[in-house]
Amino acid sequence: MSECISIIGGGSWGTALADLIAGNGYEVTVFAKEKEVVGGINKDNENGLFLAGHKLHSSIKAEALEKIKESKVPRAVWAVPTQFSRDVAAMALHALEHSSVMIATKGIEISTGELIYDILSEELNSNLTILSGPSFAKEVAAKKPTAVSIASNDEKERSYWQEIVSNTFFRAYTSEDVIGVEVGGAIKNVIAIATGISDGLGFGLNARAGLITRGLAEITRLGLSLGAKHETFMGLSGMGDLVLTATGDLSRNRNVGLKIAEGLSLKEITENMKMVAEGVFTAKAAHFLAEKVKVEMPITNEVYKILYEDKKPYQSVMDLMSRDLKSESVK
Ligand SMILES: NC(=O)c1ccc[n+]([C@@H]2O[C@H](COP(=O)([O-])OP(=O)(O)OC[C@H]3O[C@@H](n4cnc5c(N)ncnc54)[C@H](O)[C@@H]3O)[C@@H](O)[C@H]2O)c1
Ligand SMILES: O=P(O)(O)OC[C@H](O)CO
Repeated sequence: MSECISIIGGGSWGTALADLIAGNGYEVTVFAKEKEVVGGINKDNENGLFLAGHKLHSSIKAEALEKIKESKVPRAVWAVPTQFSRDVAAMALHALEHSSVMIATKGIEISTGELIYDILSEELNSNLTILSGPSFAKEVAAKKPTAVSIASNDEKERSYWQEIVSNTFFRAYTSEDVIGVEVGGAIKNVIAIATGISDGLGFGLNARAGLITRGLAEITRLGLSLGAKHETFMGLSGMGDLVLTATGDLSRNRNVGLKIAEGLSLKEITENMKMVAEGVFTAKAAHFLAEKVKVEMPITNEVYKILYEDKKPYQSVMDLMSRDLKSESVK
C-alpha cells in the first residue's frame, strides 16, 4: 500500500499540491472547510470553488476540515491561509502530534507579527518543513514546469518532502534557510501589490523594475535582521517568487494592486474575492514588524498606507522618490 499524505486546506494551492502528490503515487486526503469543495472532490474530482476547470486525480479523497480533530495524520501538507492557521492548528494538534508537516502557506500573522513557521511551531508538536517559490496553483495543476525551494533544519525532512513532490514537471531544491525562504514568500506578496498599483496607474516598465529590485532589497534587509542568509534571496523563494508574483497576471496580490489603481477601495476588492491575497494582511503585519525590528521597508510601508490609511498612490510615489538619496547597498 502506498503512503498516505493529508492536505490541510482545500484552497487552490492545497488542491494543486494534492493533485501533484497523488500523481506521484501517494494516497491523498484533502481536509477542506467548504462543503462544496469536499463534495466536488469526492463526486466530480474537481474543486469548483478554488480550482475550477481542473480534473483532479480520481484517487484523491476529501474530508470536512473538522474531521481532522478525530484523525491521526503522520504526514501532511499545510495550505491554510496564515490568518486562519492558528485556529486550524488548534483543531489539528492531536492529529499532527509528532507528524511530518510541510507548510505551503506564505505570510505573516497580523496579531503577532509572526511568520507561519513560528505560528505552527507554537501551535503544533510536529516536524516542520517549508515549501515556497514561484508556483501559481493553476500552472502546477496544468503540469507546467515549476521549480520551488523546500527548507528545513532537518536534512532528512527536507529530502523526504523533496522526493514526495518532485517529478518531471515539478522540481524541488532543498535549503537549510527556513527564515530566508519564508520571509521571501511572505513579503513578495506586498511588493506584488505595489507593482500592480504602479502598472495599473501606467507608471511604466522602469518603475516596475525599480520596485521589484528595491523590493528585493527590503525583503533581504528584513530577512537578514531575522537571521536569514543573503544567498537565499537570490534564489527561487526570493527573487524567483518576487518576479513571478509582481509580473504574473495570475497573481491575486498583483490583481489587488491593479484594482486599487482603478480606484476601488480595499473593502470593495476583498468583499468580492473568495480567494485570499496574503499580501493584504502581510502589508499590515510587516509594517509593524519592520518598526519593531527597526528595519527600513519603504515600499511595504507605502503599500500599508495606501491599503489602510487611504493614502493616494501618487503621493506614495512622490514620497518614495523624494526620500534622502543613498547608496544602493542593502544595509
Ligand atoms: N494559490 C496559489 O497559487 C498559491 C501558491 C503558493 C502558495 N500559496 C499560499 O497558499 C496558502 C493557501 O492559499 P490558497 O491559494 O490555497 O487559498 P485560496 O485563496 O485558493 O482559498 C482560500 C482558502 O482559505 C480557506 N479559508 C477561508 N476562510 C477560512 C477560515 N475561516 N478558516 C480556515 N480556512 C479558511 C478556504 O477554505 C480556502 O482553503 C496561502 O498562504 C497562499 O499565499 C498559494
Ligand atoms: O496569487 P498569489 O499572488 O497569491 O501568488 C501565488 C503564489 O504565491 C506564487 O508563487
